[in-house]
Amino acid sequence: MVVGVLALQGSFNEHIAALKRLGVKGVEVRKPQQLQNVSSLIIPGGESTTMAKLAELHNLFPALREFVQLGKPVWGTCAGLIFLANKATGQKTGGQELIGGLDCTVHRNFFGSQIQSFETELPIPQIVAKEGGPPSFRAVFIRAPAILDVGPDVEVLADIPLSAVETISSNHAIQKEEESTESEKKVIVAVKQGNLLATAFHPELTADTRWHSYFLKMVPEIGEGTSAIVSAPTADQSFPERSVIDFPIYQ
Ligand SMILES: NC(=O)CC[C@H](N)C(=O)O
Repeated sequence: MVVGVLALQGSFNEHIAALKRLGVKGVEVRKPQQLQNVSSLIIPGGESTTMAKLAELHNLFPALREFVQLGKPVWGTCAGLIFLANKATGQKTGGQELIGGLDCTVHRNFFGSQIQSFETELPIPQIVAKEGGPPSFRAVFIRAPAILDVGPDVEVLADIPLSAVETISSNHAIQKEEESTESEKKVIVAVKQGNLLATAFHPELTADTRWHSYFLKMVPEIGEGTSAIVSAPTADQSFPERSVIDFPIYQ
């Protein structure tokens, strides 16, 4: 059983390493024909405009869209979420090509620029129900997008109150908060729609493999009953103490 990881740019090695910790082989996908050798796909974080250009160059978009439409499990993290969204705002002039399929509108760089990247504890009740472990997940947001609206078939797995985001006042998030009359304005940061999973943050950059385990359970050959997948961190396997400034810079 192998899981494909789109390896055009970004944190594909980190996803492959997380899969390995769960005893699953991740293979790099760069060409359309390589999608025929995998039954599921992870689209990593990185820079979605660069990834889109490389995907165009390799003529990957038709094969990626077919993969999604055939109902094969696909998980997009951060830039990967942007790739999967039906609609993206905050794009560069001229826009960028998307795979689509995920019925939502995503706003690129919602929380601000690279220096406004942050980490936060995110409650994840649906993931805990399946995977166990602590009630929240240490989520790493790097120039992250946020989901502004979702269609009726989309299940929201995590959202974040904007008050939890201690960033620079000029950024979009804080402006939106000021405009809001509600005291606890939230944006969506993780969703599931059928075969599609998407997170605005980077589970592959933590020691907690519950999101990978959750995704693997969406893969038919692995499925719900796989006991080989042990995911929740134990006390002595806690999150590495590092700051977002240690993470790679995605332009
Ligand atoms: N960490 C990330 O994947 C950042 C995504 C990036 N801001 C983009 O638009 O593509």
